[in-house]
Formats: sequence, C-alpha cells, structure tokens
Amino acid sequence: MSAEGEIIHFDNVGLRYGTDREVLSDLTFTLFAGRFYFLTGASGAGKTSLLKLLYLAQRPSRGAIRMFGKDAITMPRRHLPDLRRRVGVVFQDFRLVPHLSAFDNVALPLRVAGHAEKDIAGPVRDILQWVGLSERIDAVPATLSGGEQQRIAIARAVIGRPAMLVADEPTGNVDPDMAHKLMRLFEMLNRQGTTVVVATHDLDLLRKVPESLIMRLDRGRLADPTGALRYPPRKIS
Ligand SMILES: Nc1ncnc2c1ncn2[C@@H]1O[C@H](COP(=O)(O)OP(=O)(O)OP(=O)(O)O)[C@@H](O)[C@H]1O
Repeated sequence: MSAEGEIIHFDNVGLRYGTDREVLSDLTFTLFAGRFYFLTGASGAGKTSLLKLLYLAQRPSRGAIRMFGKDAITMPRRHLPDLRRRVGVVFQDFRLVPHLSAFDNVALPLRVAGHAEKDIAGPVRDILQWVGLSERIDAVPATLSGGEQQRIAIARAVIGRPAMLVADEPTGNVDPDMAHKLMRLFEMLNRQGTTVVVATHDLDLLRKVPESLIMRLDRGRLADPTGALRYPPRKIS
C-alpha cells in the first residue's frame, strides 16, 4: 500500500554498474505529489544515476521501488511504458532530434502515444508559446541557442502532462538570467500540480525556489537519513 500523496518510495535501494562498487547505497526516501525537490551533491555523487532510477531507465541492484502505488521492480516489463509515460524527462544534453523542427520535437511524445494529428497542433503551439518560443516553431535544434534548445526539451518533457518532471542540470548550459527564467517555468508547472525533481550542483539555484525540498547525495548516500530537508533554514554545505 502506498501512503497518501506519495509518488515514489525507495526502500533500501542500491545501484552498481556491472561488478563495480555501488554508486548508490541504502537509499530510503519518499517523494510526495506536488512538491518541488532539488537533488544536489558533488560531481560523481550519483545524481544522474538516481534520476535514471526515477524515470525507470535503470533498475536498482537491490532494494524496492514503489512508483504511483505499483512495485516498479517486480511488475511485468510490458507495464513499464505506462509508468514511464507519467514521468517527463529533461536530459542534461537535451537529446532533441536534430533533423526535426521545434514543433516536431515537442509533438513527438504525443505522436508516439498515438494522438490524432488534429489534437496535436493546438497543444504544441500553446506550450511553445508558454516557453517563449512561438517565433522559432520551424527551427531545427542546430539553429537554436542552448537556452532555446533547453526550453524545447522542457516543452517536450511536459507536453504529455506528466505527474512528475525530472530535470538533470537544466541550467548547466545557460546564463544566470536564463537559469532564472527556467526556474520560473518549473515553478509554474509545480504550481499546476506537477511534482518536480531538479538535479543540480549549483547551490544558488536552490535559493531561487524557497519552497523547495533538498535531497543531498554524498558519494551515493543521502546525506541526511530523513531524505528531504527544508531549505531554508538548513544550510547546505
Ligand atoms: N553507465 C555507467 N557505467 C559505469 N559507471 C557509471 C555509469 N554511469 C555513472 N557511473 C559512475 O557512477 C558514479 C555516479 O555518477 P553520476 O553520473 O550518477 O553522478 P552525478 O552526481 O550525476 O555527476 P555529475 O554531476 O558529474 O553529472 C560515478 O562514479 C560514475 O563514474
């Protein structure tokens, strides 16, 4: 049984790649619906690895993961796409399709999910307007700036109205002004009810979302066993 408002629960999860040492160990925490989480930690602490577990691109080596009330480890593989569709992902390197326009990149998840073309154009135009890119609707990624590509990636991640948005260093390639704007976009989404998880090693970013909860990884372990800490008042070292 999942607790009320719970989206994901990790119970004593560990991850190793191949036969190497564990890169994530003893992770026990719960993420709740509608919250805004930052995942911090030094380079190599395991942030990307933990995000991969959250969007089910990676299976843990041990432990249990409950997602949207379902056991994500033991469930038949054919059911995984249903769970994955409920999570939008913004990758560190965007992963836009190079030969597709901004419009077609954002439309992709709807087309893959089998939506009719007549139901696609409206939402795609709306979301491109929301991220401030109406004017670049026909542009291919190579002709867009890093910040513009990042916003296309965000639009694509949220077009299917996921319950949870996961973003890996979303401000890594943009200037402070754009970083601020991207955080405002994430906050707007969060206010509409989407649970947001942003991995970053930029501690200044944390201060931009005062309501956020902080999870800090230290060499693959949560730095505080309670998992999510409120910030402020707790200072992150
Ligand atoms: N596919 C892989 N195979 C083997 N080891 C990996 C793989 N991916 C990550 N690792 C290792 O796992 C550890 C955690 O890496 P991860 O990318 O999760 O950290 P991170 O906190 O996201 O780092 P960064 O901030 O530099 O992106 C590192 O020691 C890394 O070398």
